[in-house]
This record gives sequence, C-alpha cells and structure tokens, in this order.
Amino acid sequence: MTKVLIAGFAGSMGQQAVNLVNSLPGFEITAGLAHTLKSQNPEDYQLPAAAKIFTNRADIPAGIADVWVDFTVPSAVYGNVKFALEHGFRPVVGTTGLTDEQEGELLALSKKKHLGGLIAPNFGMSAVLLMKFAKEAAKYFPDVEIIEMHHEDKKDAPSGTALSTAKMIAEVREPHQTAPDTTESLAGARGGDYQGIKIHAVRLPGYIAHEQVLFGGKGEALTIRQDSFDRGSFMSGVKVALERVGELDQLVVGLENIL
Ligand SMILES: NC(=O)C1=CN([C@@H]2O[C@H](COP(=O)(O)OP(=O)(O)OC[C@H]3O[C@@H](n4cnc5c(N)ncnc54)[C@H](O)[C@@H]3O)[C@@H](O)[C@H]2O)C=CC1
Ligand SMILES: O=C(O)C1=N[C@H](C(=O)O)C[C@H](O)C1
Repeated sequence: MTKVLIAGFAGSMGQQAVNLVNSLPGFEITAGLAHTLKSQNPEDYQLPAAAKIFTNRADIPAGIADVWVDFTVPSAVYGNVKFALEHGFRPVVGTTGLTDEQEGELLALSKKKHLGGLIAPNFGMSAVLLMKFAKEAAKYFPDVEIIEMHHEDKKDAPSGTALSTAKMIAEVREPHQTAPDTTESLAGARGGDYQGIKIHAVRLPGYIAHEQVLFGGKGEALTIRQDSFDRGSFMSGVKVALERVGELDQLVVGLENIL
C-alpha cells in the first residue's frame, strides 16, 4: 500500500486529489496538511477517519507517508517540497509559482537524497499537448504571444502553464521582441514579457483554466487553444504521477517527461 499525504487537501484541487486517491486501489491517504481549518475531523474533508491532519508542516513525522501531493499556494510550495525531500517523501507537485532557481535547488536536493518526484505546472492532457504543439509551431512561427484565462480566485499570474509554454517556445527560437517600438499609453497593455514572448493573464468569474497561443506569420496566423472546463480533468495526470513516482530517482519537471 502506498501511503499518501495531501498538502492543501481542503482546497479545490486538494479535494479532487482526495477523491482520486480514495478511489485508487493500492493507495491510501494517511495524512493531510492544511493552512487553517474549520473542522479537525478528517471525514469532513472526505479523508479516511484514520488520516492525521496537520496545520504545521514541522509537526509531520517522517514515515507517515511515501508520497507528498501538493496543491497549496505559491508562497508555500518551495518550503513544502524542500521539507518533503528532506524527510523522505516523494513529491508530486501541482502547485505553481516555483522560480527556476528554486526548482534547481530542489532538483539538486532530490539527487542528493536519491528521491524521485514530479513537478507539473499542468496535469491536464490538453495543456500538455498544447505546450508540445506550441514548441513545434514556434520553429516555423517565431512571433508568438500567449493569452491565459483563469478563474478569479487564482493567486498567481501568469499561470504556471503559460510560463512553461513560454519557456518551451524559448528553447526553439532566438530571443527577440515582436513590434519592439510600440509605446504603452496604458501601462501593462502589452502584457508580461518572457524573453520577448508576451503573456497576457485574464481573470474572470465563470472561467476555470484556458490558454491560447497565437502565432503570426506573413499573411497567415495559427492559434492553438486548450480549455480545462472541470478540475477533474487534471486527475488523470495526477494518477499517472502517483503510479510512476516510485520509479523516479530525482525530481522531474513536466508531466510530458513521464508519459
Ligand atoms: N498542476 C495542475 O494541473 C494544476 C495546478 N493548480 C495549482 O494548484 C494550486 C492550488 O490551486 P487550488 O486548489 O485551485 O487553490 P485553493 O485556494 O482552492 O487551495 C489551496 C489550499 O492550500 C491551502 N494552503 C494555503 N497555504 C498552505 C500551507 N502553507 N500549507 C498547506 N496548505 C496551505 C489553503 O488553505 C487551500 O485549502 C495553485 O498553485 C494552482 O495554480 C491548479 C489546478 C491544476
Ligand atoms: O490555478 C489554477 O486553476 C491552475 N493553475 C495551473 C497553472 O497555473 O498553470 C494549472 C491550470 O492552469 C489551472
């Protein structure tokens, strides 16, 4: 039986992860980490009655779980993953907001500890394919902008997926600005900038998670779009990660790298 701790179990994604792990043969939730809680009863969050709830990660004993699933907040994720690796938990991380430097440090720690794990900015198949297709398209259409659209409760901007898309595109094109002489008569109108790739973040009620990558060429354009209409759609990727994480001997970034 693989024992699983879920950090952020009371949140939107945490609850999806709880339902997934409860349904998987061979896996059981033994612990949960939360920030603040209305109830201390695990069953109020669909956790097994025997699961231990923690509100301070320093209280979590090594050995209580094999895998640390993290769907928390950008400000907590680095500390959580570091703690997990230092205490022998294999991290499966969906939380966004890790910097390249933080990812590098965590990768080095995972190698030192010989512990595998996965950091995936997006566990949805449509987003994984969008990033792959966008990287391919950028070889032929190097002028590109990204528009990501999310629900109004999202804490970070741009989304981890948009940033990841930009990084993958940047691998195959020369850094350059499209329309470098534009002046902004309203600050921010041209969006964020990753190596010359503009990223626009939309936050609106009714949306869940969506992304468009727009490529422009001479007399033609290409748009690649993905939509996540239901948070349940991310769980097929989390399931793969849970099943494969035991085979990894270091942190891997990107679901596409374990499929
Ligand atoms: N990789 C993926 O496929 C996906 C990733 N996400 C990311 O997952 C994260 C969580 O998203 P949601 O569930 O929508 O947010 P949410 O706000 O619904 O849930 C976050 C939970 O984390 C808890 N929390 C806050 N600080 C904490 C701490 N220090 N320790 C433990 N728990 C803490 C909060 O109390 C809350 O219950 C975000 O970074 C989001 O971008 C969201 C959807 C898909
Ligand atoms: O906060 C969200 O909702 C999502 N976060 C991830 C991101 O920042 O890319 C994945 C998906 O877009 C949903």
